[in-house]
Amino acid sequence: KIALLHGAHRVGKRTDATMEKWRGYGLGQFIHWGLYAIPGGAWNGKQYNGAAEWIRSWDGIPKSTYDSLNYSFNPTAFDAKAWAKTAKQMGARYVTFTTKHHDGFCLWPSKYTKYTVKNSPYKKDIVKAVVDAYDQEGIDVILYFSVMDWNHPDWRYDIKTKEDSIAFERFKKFTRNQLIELLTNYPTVKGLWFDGTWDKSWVKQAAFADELETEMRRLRPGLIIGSRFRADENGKRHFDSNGVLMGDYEQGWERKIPSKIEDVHGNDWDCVMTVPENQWGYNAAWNGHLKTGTELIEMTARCVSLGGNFVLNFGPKGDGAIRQEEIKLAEEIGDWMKVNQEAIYNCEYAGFDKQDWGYFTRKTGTDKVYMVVFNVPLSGALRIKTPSKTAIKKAYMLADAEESFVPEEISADEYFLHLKKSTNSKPFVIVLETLKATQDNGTKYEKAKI
Ligand SMILES: COc1ccc([C@@H]2N[C@@H](C)[C@@H](O)[C@H]2O)cc1
Repeated sequence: KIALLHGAHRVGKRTDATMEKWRGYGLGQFIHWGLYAIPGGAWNGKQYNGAAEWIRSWDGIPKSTYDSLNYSFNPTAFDAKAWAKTAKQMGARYVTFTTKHHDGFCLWPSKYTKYTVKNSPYKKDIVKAVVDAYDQEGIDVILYFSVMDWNHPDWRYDIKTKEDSIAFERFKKFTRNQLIELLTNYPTVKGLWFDGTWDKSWVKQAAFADELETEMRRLRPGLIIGSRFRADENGKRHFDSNGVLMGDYEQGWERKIPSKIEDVHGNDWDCVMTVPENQWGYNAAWNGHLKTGTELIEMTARCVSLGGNFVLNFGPKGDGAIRQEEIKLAEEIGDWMKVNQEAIYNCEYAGFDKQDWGYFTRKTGTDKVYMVVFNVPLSGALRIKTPSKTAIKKAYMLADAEESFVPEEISADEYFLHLKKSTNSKPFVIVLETLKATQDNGTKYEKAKI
């Protein structure tokens, strides 16, 4: 083990109630909204294909013209209550909202910079409107914050000169001020989702970031902070020099999902996902593959089956309205969740071998296991391999408990559930009530008599 002052301060998962609630969310919403939604991926009539929230950094975009977009920010269709209703009916249990993205424009009236919504035609505090609206819907709020700030004169990509270091000291103070301000203005938020923390300038701030994280946790006991906030004194990010996760959950799963339980190293994690291949902020011309509702439902089940949460991104338009494609996806996912949410909420890795037909989830703290089925085999037989000393007491459709199954034992701890010639066009869930052998008195494990 390497002696570290600013590595991980805890090994393994948090066990407090706030984190246990986070662990059980299952499905979340990400919202990327800011000045970049005004151009929506286009500039002077030319549509670009990069991620639209990065448009300021693209060649040919006059940065000062982009920066003055705050004078035309007036989202007349913005309605945080409508956003929160959409999220509620989709079944999202938390939302991660961009307070400030890399362009530095603050959607709250920060006292520490002029570059905020206060100095726009809109004027009002958007972060407050979002926090209040989602609180009212019972959806927990996590605030996204980009440390990298292209607008701030003291931001540096690296610290090379004395001048850099003097400027960056000012920037560190500014960053701390804004984070304390956010936690003070919006005391109900449950966590912070950091981004823009890969540049050398910030990676060199192990002690400062560690102390700031400690200060934020002291200000807001229970605050949830992911692994992307800080680096250890050797510049290691996410996992410290001893390979231990820093922060409360792994934030590395951006537009990708673990494929097996070993990939998550026993940590909490969430996957944040875009509908197109790579667009977070509004891009008017979505192109390439747009994920369908069924694909997104499968990603949700896959994340929960591996002990994580799935967070789907929405990129509202410059006027504040959510685009129709996203509304439709939210409705499709919501319709499925209304019937099947029991297999997603407060569920975790079930410990069953993965099968081709779909995913196992387990209701946390119980012996109730769910089979979330996406691929019905031509044989109509769903294979189950139970963990050792586990028997199946009952098996039935979640949507209709009358429709039950008698598992056919095909070998030791291996069964088939035979589906009726079903015309399922949507993913469905089968409930397995299981039984762990309570004691093995040295003889061969007696299959639980059912
Ligand atoms: C260097 O590559 C990236 C890719 C995406 C990001 C940002 N993280 C996502 C959550 C979005 O905010 C995207 O702009 C930052 C750097």
